[in-house]
Amino acid sequence: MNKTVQIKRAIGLMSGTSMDGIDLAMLETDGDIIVRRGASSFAAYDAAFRKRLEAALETARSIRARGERPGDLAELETELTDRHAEAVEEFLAREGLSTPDVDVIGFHGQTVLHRPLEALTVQLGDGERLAARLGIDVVHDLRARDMTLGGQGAPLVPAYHRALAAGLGDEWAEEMPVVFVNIGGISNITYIGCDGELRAFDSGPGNTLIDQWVQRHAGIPYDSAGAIASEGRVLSGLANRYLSSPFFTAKHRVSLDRNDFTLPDDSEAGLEDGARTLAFVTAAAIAKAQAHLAEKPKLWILTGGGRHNRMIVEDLTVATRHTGRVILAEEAGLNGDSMEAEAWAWLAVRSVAGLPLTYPGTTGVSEPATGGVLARAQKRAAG
Ligand SMILES: Nc1ncnc2c1ncn2[C@@H]1O[C@H](COP(=O)(O)OP(=O)(O)OP(=O)(O)O)[C@@H](O)[C@H]1O
Ligand SMILES: CC(=O)N[C@H]1[C@@H]2OC[C@@H](O2)[C@@H](O)[C@@H]1O[C@H](C)C(=O)O
Repeated sequence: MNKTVQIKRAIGLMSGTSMDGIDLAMLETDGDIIVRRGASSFAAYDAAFRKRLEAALETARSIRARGERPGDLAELETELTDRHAEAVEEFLAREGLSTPDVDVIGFHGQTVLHRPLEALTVQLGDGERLAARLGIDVVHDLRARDMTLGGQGAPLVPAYHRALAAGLGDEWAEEMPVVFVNIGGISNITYIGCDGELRAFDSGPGNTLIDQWVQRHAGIPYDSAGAIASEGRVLSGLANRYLSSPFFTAKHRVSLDRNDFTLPDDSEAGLEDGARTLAFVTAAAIAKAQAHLAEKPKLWILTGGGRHNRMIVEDLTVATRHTGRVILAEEAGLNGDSMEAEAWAWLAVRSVAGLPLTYPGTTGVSEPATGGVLARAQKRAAG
């Protein structure tokens, strides 16, 4: 008997470690095949809200159990949730859609603490509140179950990368093995081998150090296109200090907290040299990931905001030039800005279907594991 394939329309909401805003994307999927990638949007956080999120990282340090909300974290969680609700409402209005057009929302929330060694990960975001306000089912807390089964709780997007790679078409088959590199606040990579092997891990800092550096020294949120970095030079002593961190020398990779790498001292570099060196470190850290892969990738597909920093792209291109080529997601017909939000939509549909989100090769979980918590919407108005 044929199993009926149920195609769902989902919205994914991602507020990542850069804390720059909410990425939103729509997706139609049966939880396996990506039937259609839909519209996407971005709702930026204002500087004051971003500051509050940054302060929340400090407040969250005292958390010992996932449900604790010390200081103003409960209030912040409510506001963050309401901002997500507004982002969805604006998106639906813009697209001429209404709540019954959406089956489920995948809600990441904001990571404020991530300690894999203690199996502790905390995302601010109230799934019940979001579901009640929007009248749409919401899947949230997608990382926690993985950790109870021995996983790192991150990264979660890799299974979606594999689904994207499967849909790329035959002309890409010759370019396997392929690696997706997400350069967000933190960078993570997904390796898909010729035999379909899936291997993924956080590769190191992404933009978060560069962002903090240019914020501190120039009062701007990020180094647009890497323009400031392009005026500087790589300080090799400083770069080597980052690249000899125990994170890189350890046998097994662990998933990163935003605060695991910290800024250089002000005395160590000027604005341009600091931005240049940190961009180099981001690219070199990604290239270093190859030591943990079965084969050298032939194709590197860059996603996430860091692909707009041309110094990072140039440095990675140079570091991998003998064995592979580096392209932006768009060159493969993909969307590098909305990919994580798309992934959260896809993962939500999988969660509802009880399908695995994580694998031994992605988070180190003991066996393929589903996850997520379903917050049901109030029953929609009858009739
Ligand atoms: N035009 C640009 N030039 C240079 N850098 C940019 C540009 N646009 C965005 N970025 C960088 O990308 C970052 C946002 O990237 P992205 O949205 O992929 O991160 P995130 O999803 O918050 O992080 P993560 O993937 O770690 O959760 C910004 O903070 C900035 O550093
Ligand atoms: C704990 C947490 O929120 N980790 C994020 C972070 O940002 C990038 C990297 O570190 C990745 O491990 C993860 O996000 C992506 C979306 C993931 O889970 O695939």
